[in-house]
Amino acid sequence: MTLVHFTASKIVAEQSRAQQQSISPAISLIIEQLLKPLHISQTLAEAKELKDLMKDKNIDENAMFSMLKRIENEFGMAFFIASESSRMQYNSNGTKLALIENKVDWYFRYKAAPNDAIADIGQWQDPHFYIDLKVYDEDGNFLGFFGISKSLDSFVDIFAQYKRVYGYDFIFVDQDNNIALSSDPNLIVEETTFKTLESLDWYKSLDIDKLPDGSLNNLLVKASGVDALIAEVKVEPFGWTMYLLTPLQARQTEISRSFIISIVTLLVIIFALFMLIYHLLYYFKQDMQKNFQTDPLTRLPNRNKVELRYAEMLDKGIEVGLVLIDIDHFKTVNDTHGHNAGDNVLRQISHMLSNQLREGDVVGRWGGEEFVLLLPDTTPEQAYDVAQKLRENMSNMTASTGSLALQVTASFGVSHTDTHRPLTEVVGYADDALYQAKRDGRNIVRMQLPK
Ligand SMILES: Nc1nc2c(ncn2[C@@H]2O[C@H](COP(=O)(O)OP(=O)(O)OP(=O)(O)O)[C@@H](O)[C@H]2O)c(=O)[nH]1
Repeated sequence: MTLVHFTASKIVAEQSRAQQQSISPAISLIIEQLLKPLHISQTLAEAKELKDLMKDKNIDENAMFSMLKRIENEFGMAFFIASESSRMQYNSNGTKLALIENKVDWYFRYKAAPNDAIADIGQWQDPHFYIDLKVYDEDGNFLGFFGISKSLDSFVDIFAQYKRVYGYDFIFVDQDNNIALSSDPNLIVEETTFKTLESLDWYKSLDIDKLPDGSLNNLLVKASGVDALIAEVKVEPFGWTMYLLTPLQARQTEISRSFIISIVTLLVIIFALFMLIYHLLYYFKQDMQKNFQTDPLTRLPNRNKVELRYAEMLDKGIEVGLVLIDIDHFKTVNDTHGHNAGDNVLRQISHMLSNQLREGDVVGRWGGEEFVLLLPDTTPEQAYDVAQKLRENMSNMTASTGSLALQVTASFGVSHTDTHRPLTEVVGYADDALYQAKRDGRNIVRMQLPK
């Protein structure tokens, strides 16, 4: 469940990110290429210097040109003034054009239009995007137009760059659905004829009447043979609309990639968790097993472990010498010096026994003050000798506890097996021998072999 939820949230987040990613650069493009020039020209159109020049009955053309040149240099855009008084258009590149009725259509059409700001495509030999702003004097008398012009070619270049980087197409249409600007050079105005939104195949394929609010936002269309998602953005100041067509494949690939990354990440996390739990359990089990098979006081193998080791030796088919060791009068040690002193003695004897034996021999705590030795590949005689040597060592050692140095001895019972006998049987013979050693006076080795 968590996995599904995590993956689904990731996809939704990724989809929103992709949507955002395609819209954000388009918004910056509108701001940078259309709204910024509009705001600059609107501010300049209110300048007193401009109004004074345009108000003059005898237009000072030199002053006009020098002002236009100056602002062109300052803002990096081409400006123009269309003067009502001289019926002449002055361009910042130093050219001028007579505004003659029936010849220069736009001037008279827009002068009669009710709105004060118009975005337009014109000059058919070399199409330009224009922002035309009406200029009035303080008394509201019409003085002409001021505005900017941008070559459509420059837009095509900028759109091509956006398309290269983000992979989508732009189409800007005016109120009449005439395509004013587009990233597709084939859709840009030719001669004086605009292409319209209605002439585009993908638009024709839509059932416009059935759209809830007439908006094309989030519709899927097939444009130039590719599935594309439409985003619709209104460019209010011009009454234009921008359509952004994002090829779906690129987004699908991006979403699929993110999906795969999520799944792989999850699998890695699950695998890592599994490994962690597995290792923890393994070490826990090892530790438990070790504790389970170790005598806590002496850290020697306990009876369970000794039984396992005995079974291993028998499986190898080897003869085994077995020695039971019982400390003599240990009760007296406890009774005289205390239980802790007794524990210390047990630990030191364990230590001595472990140090004396060969690698492969086993020394274990059989119980109480009793120890057991398993001596693999050892004849009865050899086992007897080992027991004698240990008995001597023990009687010579002093076990220290606190400030005391205690002398202890032990009795030894030796046995042996060269066949598959149960441990209890072999221990039984050794126990009998040990009992004999105790009876014979202690600090003695006795041996009893299976019949
Ligand atoms: N301190 C200590 N004493 C233990 C431990 N296990 C057993 N003992 C003691 O070892 C003593 C064994 O006493 P007995 O079985 O009477 O034998 P013994 O005194 O050694 O006499 P013999 O074996 O006959 O020489 C008892 O007092 C037990 O309490 C232990 O882990 N620590």
